Amino acid sequence: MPETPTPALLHLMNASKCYGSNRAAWNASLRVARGEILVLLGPSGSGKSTILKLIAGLEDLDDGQVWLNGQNIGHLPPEQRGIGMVFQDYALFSHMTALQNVMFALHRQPRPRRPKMALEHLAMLGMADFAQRYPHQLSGGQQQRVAVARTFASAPQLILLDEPFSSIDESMRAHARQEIRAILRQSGLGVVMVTHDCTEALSFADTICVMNQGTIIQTATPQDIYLHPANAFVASFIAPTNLLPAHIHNGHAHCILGTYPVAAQNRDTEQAWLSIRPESLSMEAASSTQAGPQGIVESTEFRGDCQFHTVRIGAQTCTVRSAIGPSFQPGDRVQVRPCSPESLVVLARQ
Ligand SMILES: Nc1ncnc2c1ncn2[C@@H]1O[C@H](COP(=O)(O)OP(=O)(O)OP(=O)(O)O)[C@@H](O)[C@H]1O
Repeated sequence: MPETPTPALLHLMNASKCYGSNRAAWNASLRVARGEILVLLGPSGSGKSTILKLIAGLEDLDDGQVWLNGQNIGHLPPEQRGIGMVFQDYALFSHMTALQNVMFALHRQPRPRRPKMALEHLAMLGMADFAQRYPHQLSGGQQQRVAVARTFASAPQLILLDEPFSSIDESMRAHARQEIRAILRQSGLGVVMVTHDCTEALSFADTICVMNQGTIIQTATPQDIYLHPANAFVASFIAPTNLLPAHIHNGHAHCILGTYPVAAQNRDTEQAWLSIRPESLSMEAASSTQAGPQGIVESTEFRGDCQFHTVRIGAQTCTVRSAIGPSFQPGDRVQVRPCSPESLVVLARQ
């Protein structure tokens, strides 16, 4: 029996796409509810844009299905799918004003109504005062808002965003992200966004799909991806982490930092990684009276709001993040320990 799609707004089922022998997307499934923002996150070449193109109809599926609002749309051309797309370069028509760009998306509306409707869409994005400007007379962030207004004007059920913040100055990016997120939220539409920027994904998404080599590795909330990564790739891709070889025995992990209790579901194994983030380690000057492994500070890095220390313990190194304060110097003897056992994540070692 074929799987019956549930009433998610978007349901991508077992989608695959190969270019020659290259599996750009492999057996990828995801769901997006109305009002949900899903972010596809992964390194360059992991298949994020391919997934977006398969949803939009800009590429044909080799295998799998795309359902939107309970309808199989896999065979429909892009313009009949009810999906709006905002590209990395915004793809505005350079010979048209902001207003004309938005009006272009209103071609199904009666001609006399189009200017007023277009202006309303621009106003929603705070761009009414810029209606008569051409794209080259607008900043990157302003062009992006016109592109989003134009996408809204096409009355889509789902919006796809391909690296929409990458052309915006770093100093403006966080602000632009917050604003566009609030507007997308208000719209109540489903959103799928592609990015390779982890901070962007963590702050923008309701749900993150982490991709690698054409495959979706983990789908979860930003908190879960960060705190409970599915494997060592996700753990280290989403944010810097220490991956320490460990073996698990009787509910305890044994590693270079010592022995710590771990959650009961972790079965005994000689072959595990212990993931622990730099901010979850604490460090103090070693004293001869303290038990436990000691290390030597190899290097320190000042980051303004914090500092990072690389510490060698036996044959391994780990990174410790600490608040600004008295700094350790290379060569100092220190003791490193996890701030709490909960901050240790046991991962399979393949
Ligand atoms: N039209 C194409 N022809 C051949 N190979 C392609 C084509 N489009 C993408 N690929 C290959 O498919 C794989 C996935 O590409 P895709 O653009 O989906 O990755 P991505 O995760 O979006 O990367 P980036 O973050 O760099 O944009 C890559 O190996 C890429 O080289």
